[in-house]
Amino acid sequence: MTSIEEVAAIVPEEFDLVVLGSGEGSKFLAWTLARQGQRVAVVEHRWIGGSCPNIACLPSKNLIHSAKVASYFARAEEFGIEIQGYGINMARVTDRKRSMVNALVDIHMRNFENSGAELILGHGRFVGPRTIQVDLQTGGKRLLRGANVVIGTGTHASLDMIPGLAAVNPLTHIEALELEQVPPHLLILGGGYIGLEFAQAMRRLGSRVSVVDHNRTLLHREDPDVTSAIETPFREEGIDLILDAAVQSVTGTCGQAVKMTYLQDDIEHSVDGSHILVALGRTPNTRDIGLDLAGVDVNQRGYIEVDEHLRTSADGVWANGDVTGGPQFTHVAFDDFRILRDNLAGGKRSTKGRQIPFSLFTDPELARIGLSETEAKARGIAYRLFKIPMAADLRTRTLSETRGFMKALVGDDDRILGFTVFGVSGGEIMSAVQMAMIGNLPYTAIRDAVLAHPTLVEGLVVLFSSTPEIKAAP
Ligand SMILES: Cc1cc2nc3c(=O)[nH]c(=O)nc-3n(C[C@H](O)[C@H](O)[C@H](O)COP(=O)(O)OP(=O)(O)OC[C@H]3O[C@@H](n4cnc5c(N)ncnc54)[C@H](O)[C@@H]3O)c2cc1C
Ligand SMILES: NC(=O)c1ccc[n+]([C@@H]2O[C@H](COP(=O)([O-])OP(=O)(O)OC[C@H]3O[C@@H](n4cnc5c(N)ncnc54)[C@H](O)[C@@H]3O)[C@@H](O)[C@H]2O)c1
Repeated sequence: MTSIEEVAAIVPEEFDLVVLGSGEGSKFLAWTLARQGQRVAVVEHRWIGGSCPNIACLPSKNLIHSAKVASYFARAEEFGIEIQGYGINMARVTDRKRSMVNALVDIHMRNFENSGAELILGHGRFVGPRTIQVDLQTGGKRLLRGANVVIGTGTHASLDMIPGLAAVNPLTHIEALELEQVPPHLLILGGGYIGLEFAQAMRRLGSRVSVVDHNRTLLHREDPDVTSAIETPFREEGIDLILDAAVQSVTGTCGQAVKMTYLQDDIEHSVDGSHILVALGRTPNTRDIGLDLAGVDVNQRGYIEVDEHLRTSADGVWANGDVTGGPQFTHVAFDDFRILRDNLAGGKRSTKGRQIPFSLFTDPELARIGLSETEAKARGIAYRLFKIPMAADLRTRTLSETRGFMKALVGDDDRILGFTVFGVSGGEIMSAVQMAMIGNLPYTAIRDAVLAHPTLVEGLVVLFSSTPEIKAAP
């Protein structure tokens, strides 16, 4: 490793913008400013374009879709299709994912070339204010100084302090997306976003799956009707849900045999599996990147402290995406890009008040924009509750996908305060409501619209034509 004295002797290369990490917000910022003629460098040590296209959103949804196709094969008879059995070729499933990822990386490489932003492959860390040293993948070092520097180093899977967990060498989402064989029995530690999406996909591809979570319900922050509804398809598909479990230890070797011991109501139990996947939340990539040398403060959890304009504590240093400790979604990181683009040009764009939707890609999907009932009650907000089963949306019957419900909270002024859907293509339906909310439309505009029949979004007419329940402020 180069000493601080040796680094100080190298004259830094000057850039208008240096970006650490090539994730969602970072890459769009780099391409945009480089196209405007600025001198821009992006330092990336592993995933060109960040987690989303390589190891997170897009590859996981690719896997989930293969699993959906498998679920149709399992249901072939129901649709009147006669098949002579079917098999899963996990290596081919993973190959399809790899082809998609490779094509996405090629697109990223072209964007770097065409925009003029320089992509520097290597590990970067601060060695002084606005100054980053890169240990190049090809060997050697470069020293870069930016008039502005943006940090977007993202997060990695948390291992937690569970005795024995690290020693069994568990899968994270990265390895789980590279499997070439279906795990005979996959234990999943954590029943949040990653745990649930993988649980259902791997079950449909043929694994026995057990999900272990320390909360009493899955997705415990959601409304009770949501948390209880989401368990049903999991249990129906034969996934073991081990909830309210205090994990004590993990032993064995992932890929061969693992055993997890846990307490439920103070009684010790254990579950055996062949593999274990950790999905316990995320840890920020802020250790050992010299943030102290750059004057960048982190909070107790290690996330970079930023103000509403995405400024860090150091002059000329900004941060974006997961590493800032905000909601960890690609669409949030993309909005961070827009904020940074405008603020680096002298603007005052803020993260405050932005409405963040989510869509969980289980089947059925769970999606929400705006207030849940739990949040409305906690904030003392009165609302009218419109709620229908998905079966009332006639398109679901043509698809034989009638599970779930949708509900909307509407305020005194007829504006939509929140919308939750647990149903087929829920994310797409939620986005339609989100657009109405962005346009500040009253719910009656959707109720009275002529929407094409039979589309899933047409179900919103049914929803808003139903009789609401009045929920007074507590
Ligand atoms: C399995 C999974 C599925 C997900 N699915 C969804 C989804 O469906 N929808 C959604 O909105 N979100 C999803 N997310 C969350 C989403 O992936 C993140 O919110 C998003 O990728 C964050 O972008 P980022 O730029 O902050 O970080 P990242 O995309 O992680 O980018 C950080 C980059 O910095 C690089 N880096 C880190 N340290 C250094 C260093 N010192 N030197 C050089 N390079 C460095 C990393 O290699 C990485 O490429 C998912 C996450 C996971 C794990
Ligand atoms: N569709 C999407 O948008 C999508 C998909 C995947 C991931 N993501 C993003 O990635 C983030 C990380 O996902 P994740 O699933 O790792 O985290 P998460 O926070 O969604 O879920 C973690 C789960 O682990 C449980 N848990 C934590 N510690 C535990 C312990 N010691 N024992 C038992 N259970 C424990 C929690 O109760 C929680 O249910 C998400 O918060 C989300 O922002 C988004």
